[in-house]
Amino acid sequence: MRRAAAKGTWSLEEAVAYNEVLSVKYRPLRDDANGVGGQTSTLVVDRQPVMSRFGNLVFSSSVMSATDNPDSLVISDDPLHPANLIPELCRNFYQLGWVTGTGGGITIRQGNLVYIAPSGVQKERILPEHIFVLPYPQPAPSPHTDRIFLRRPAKKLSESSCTPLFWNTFDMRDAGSCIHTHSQNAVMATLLWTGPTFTISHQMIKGVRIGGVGRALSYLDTLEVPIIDNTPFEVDLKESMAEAMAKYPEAAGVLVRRHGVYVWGSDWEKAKAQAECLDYLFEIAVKMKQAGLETVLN
Ligand SMILES: CSCCC(=O)C(=O)COP(=O)(O)O
Ligand SMILES: [Zn+2]
Repeated sequence: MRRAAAKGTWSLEEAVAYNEVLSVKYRPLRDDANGVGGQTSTLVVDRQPVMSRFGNLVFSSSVMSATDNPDSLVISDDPLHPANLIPELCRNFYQLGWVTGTGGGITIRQGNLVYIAPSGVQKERILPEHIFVLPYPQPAPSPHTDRIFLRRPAKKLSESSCTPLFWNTFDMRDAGSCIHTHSQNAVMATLLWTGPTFTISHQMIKGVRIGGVGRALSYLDTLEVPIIDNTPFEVDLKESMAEAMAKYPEAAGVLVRRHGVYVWGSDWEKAKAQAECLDYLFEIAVKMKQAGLETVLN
């Protein structure tokens, strides 16, 4: 099967072969005002149901009409539209010190659409037009697989390198949102908890949900967050993160040693609330440990 040269760009033939798509149109994105772009492209699904061998991938008519103009997937007056929310939330996270230096961010999945920010950009300056939109489900993105996009920015940008890790939370927890931070509280917790998990009890853990998407924990529960080892490249964390999620099904997040944390929820509000609760707990636990206090009571 022939692969198109650009990453994530599919020839019509291979898109049909790979997805067993009934009918597709293959359309280059229009150039942006600066003449950048045009080298990327969007797979446009025709107005027919699309069967995927990875499950029943059936696009609604609204999605299909949106793909007539892919930019309409990210342009909305609604402040709660994911393409507006992601830039706003990234600005807030930047103020918290969670996404400084271009790393970290948030993804939002609504139904069969996944919204993802670009990689390696100043996250506090993202605009809606910079947002990528991918169909869900699709084969879990990894460093070794191409991705299918419904909409790519005209500007030459790459989707977040956290995409394969975000996908873990969609596939394994049915998450509607995942947040990745480089919070110093999370990093300090991974340095002071040298074993496979971070633990704390009898604290304000009621905002944290079992598995990130289940019932809320109680004051008497012990919160346990697995810690995986860092790798030089974000994408290479995909397998160890998935293993930790399988081993600790009740965990609402995964810490990455000397790096940060991934936290998810059934929607962006719950993911954000849990990221805030966990960050609070990492911070106070670090202070307790430094003061010689136990963080888990029997
Ligand atoms: C300076 S960040 C290094 C890579 C990283 O940890 C990260 O979170 C990258 O995220 P991005 O969305 O910018 O690919
Ligand atoms: Zn990171």
